[in-house]
Amino acid sequence: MLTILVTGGAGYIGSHACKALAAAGHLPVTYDSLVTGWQQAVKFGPFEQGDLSDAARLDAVFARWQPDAVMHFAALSNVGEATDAPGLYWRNNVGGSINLLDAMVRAGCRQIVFSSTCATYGDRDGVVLDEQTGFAPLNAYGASKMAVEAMLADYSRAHDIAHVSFRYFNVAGADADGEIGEAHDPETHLIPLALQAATGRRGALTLFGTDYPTPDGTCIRDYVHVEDLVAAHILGLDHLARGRGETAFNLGTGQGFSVRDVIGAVARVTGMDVPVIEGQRRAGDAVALVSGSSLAQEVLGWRAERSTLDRMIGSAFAWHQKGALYKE
Ligand SMILES: NC(=O)c1ccc[n+]([C@@H]2O[C@H](COP(=O)([O-])OP(=O)(O)OC[C@H]3O[C@@H](n4cnc5c(N)ncnc54)[C@H](O)[C@@H]3O)[C@@H](O)[C@H]2O)c1
Ligand SMILES: O=c1ccn([C@@H]2O[C@H](COP(=O)(O)OP(=O)(O)O[C@H]3O[C@H](CO)[C@@H](O)[C@H](O)[C@H]3O)[C@@H](O)[C@H]2O)c(=O)[nH]1
Repeated sequence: MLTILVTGGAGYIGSHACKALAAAGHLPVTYDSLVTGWQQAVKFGPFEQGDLSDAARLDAVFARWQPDAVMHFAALSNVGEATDAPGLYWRNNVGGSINLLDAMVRAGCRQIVFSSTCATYGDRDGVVLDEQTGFAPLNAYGASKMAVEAMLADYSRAHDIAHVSFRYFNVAGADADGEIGEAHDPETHLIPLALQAATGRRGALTLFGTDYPTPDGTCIRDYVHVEDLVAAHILGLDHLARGRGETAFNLGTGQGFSVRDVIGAVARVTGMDVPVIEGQRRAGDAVALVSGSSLAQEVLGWRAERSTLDRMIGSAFAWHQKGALYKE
């Protein structure tokens, strides 16, 4: 059994990672400030409330639990907010990661799995997005993740920190048992917003741009089920334990769906209409982001087994129908 410090374990993806870690026989210790997370989502291991900015608190938590490795999900990740307030993103995501890595060095913890993003690639008009694609982030959120990837390489050379960065495409869906799910407040992601519009929890969904150079005029994304995503993280721990090798992997299916495709699938899966309004483009959106890599499959043996649109939307819908957004 390994003890894994899970930063951001009270958030959407981190809570699913904690469940998967516990199921694999490990002890997930959540370190989270609750800035966007939920204490009710911490169900699968101990909770240590704290902020990445608090070096003394980090030292105390490393001393108490002596983790074998860190899974680092804690970050701010709202692209619109990052565009308006870049300092917040550099301070929290980059400054927080410096503190975390320094605490790891002090504690002698030498393995980390990091949540990166395809937003590091920027807008690449037809270029196949694989791990060799250069970084060209469109916003401070993507730039902050790019910076942490560079930081990991430097800490690895200087302090022998083994690291893996997973560049997620669009994460969707919820725990098959309905115990945990996506609960961002405010919500900005397409699938939960479309579900809220279909069920009358909010008004019509605005389509952010219908004049993109794509077959139906809306942006294209590659959606990956959160349970598949966290399964890759468990494989990432094994990869680190085996030694070095590749340090960055895309996590996507390689299949792109337009915003209109997703809305059609939400209507089909729920049997409900999704009211929509055609609106303006959203600043910072790339036209198309689809993974062009099978490296995670080749090296880690990862397969995106659950990542059909119907399964992602179906599990997210079940979670929404429970009204289970961690509200009191
Ligand atoms: N959701 C996606 O589609 C997606 C795609 C690509 C990458 N990611 C990355 O995955 C990770 C998790 O995303 P999520 O969707 O679960 O977000 P989330 O907001 O649900 O979870 C993030 C968690 O980190 C915590 N946190 C943030 N800053 C902190 C700090 N300074 N100290 C301590 N805790 C802090 C929050 O309270 C929250 O619980 C993030 O790093 C995000 O950038 C997400
Ligand atoms: O009300 C809405 C919300 C979204 N969209 C569109 O739907 C697509 C998907 O948007 P969203 O669900 O917000 O995801 P992304 O902006 O693609 O960003 C997500 O996926 C990135 C990786 O692609 C991560 O890095 C980010 O953290 C995560 O927010 C985009 O074309 C949006 O313009 C709409 O048309 N209307």
